[in-house]
Amino acid sequence: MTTPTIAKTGTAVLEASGVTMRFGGLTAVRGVDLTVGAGEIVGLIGPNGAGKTTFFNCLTGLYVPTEGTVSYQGTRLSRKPHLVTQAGVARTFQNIRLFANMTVLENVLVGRHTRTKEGLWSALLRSPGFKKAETTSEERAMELLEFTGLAHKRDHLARNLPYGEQRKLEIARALASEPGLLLLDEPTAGMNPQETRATEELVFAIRDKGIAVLLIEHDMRFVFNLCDRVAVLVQGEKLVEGTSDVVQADERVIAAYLGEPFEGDPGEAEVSEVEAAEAHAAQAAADPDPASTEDSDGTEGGPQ
Ligand SMILES: Nc1ncnc2c1ncn2[C@@H]1O[C@H](COP(=O)(O)OP(=O)(O)OP(=O)(O)O)[C@@H](O)[C@H]1O
Repeated sequence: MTTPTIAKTGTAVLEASGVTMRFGGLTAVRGVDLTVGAGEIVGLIGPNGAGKTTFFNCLTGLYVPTEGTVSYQGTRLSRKPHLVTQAGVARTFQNIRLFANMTVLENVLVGRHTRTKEGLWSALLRSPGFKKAETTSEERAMELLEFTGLAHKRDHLARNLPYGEQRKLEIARALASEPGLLLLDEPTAGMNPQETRATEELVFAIRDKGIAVLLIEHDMRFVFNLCDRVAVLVQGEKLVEGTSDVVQADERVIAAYLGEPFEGDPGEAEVSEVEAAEAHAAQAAADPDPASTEDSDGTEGGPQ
């Protein structure tokens, strides 16, 4: 197995060690070690059912791993999701989880709640402290909407946004908790090629703000363009980890996942992007309520 490296500063933000998750007789994740360094964008790829989302759930307290430890900035993470968020780890979901009947701004304000100290009584009495906190939160939320290009939609209901903007809003809401590490679960699923490119820029901009990023993605062009390091999960185990160049050339990855060597050739890119856009359009048409708050964790297609 390739030795993990921390590309940017050498400081570990996230350290997962020996993470195993069993569901009855099924071992979905087996002994996975993964480190994300400060300033890094790390990709997690692998076939459908490889255990990627289960691993994310183990990192964020949705699942308690059967074995293993997860630390953020040197401290063991809680097993309660809201405490994980409070510690500085935010995430988005494979199947968008917005408050469909709330406005864009309100969705981001909800994401601020782990950073506001004012309690229920303060809110009910509308104390000076509460009003100040409310103004600060709204200013911060608007900054994030500017950052993600959604400021002009602040008063729209989340459910009325196009699919790509719903994904951006999920990112804005995650950023509202002021994380040091952002986990993105298939951030480009359902996006057209232009939206995918814009998301790539957005992820770079997030990293430039000093937030480390760990992402699950099936779009190989996106992953290999963006990531400093990529880990490949197959049947719950980490098969390979390394730079994009190392991973895309690895025979085991080609055999187990890519099927054929990844081609960065722009001519082929046009074809695959058109195909991807058609597939995404079909997927969006099949989903009448993309702002659903349920997490069915349906699966995406193979690598694009
Ligand atoms: N709550 C659960 N109970 C039982 N089995 C589960 C549960 N969650 C996931 N699994 C199983 O664990 C395995 C890994 O699933 P997971 O969703 O983590 O894969 P994935 O790599 O994220 O797949 P995809 O790319 O399709 O999203 C699958 O066999 C799945 O059916």
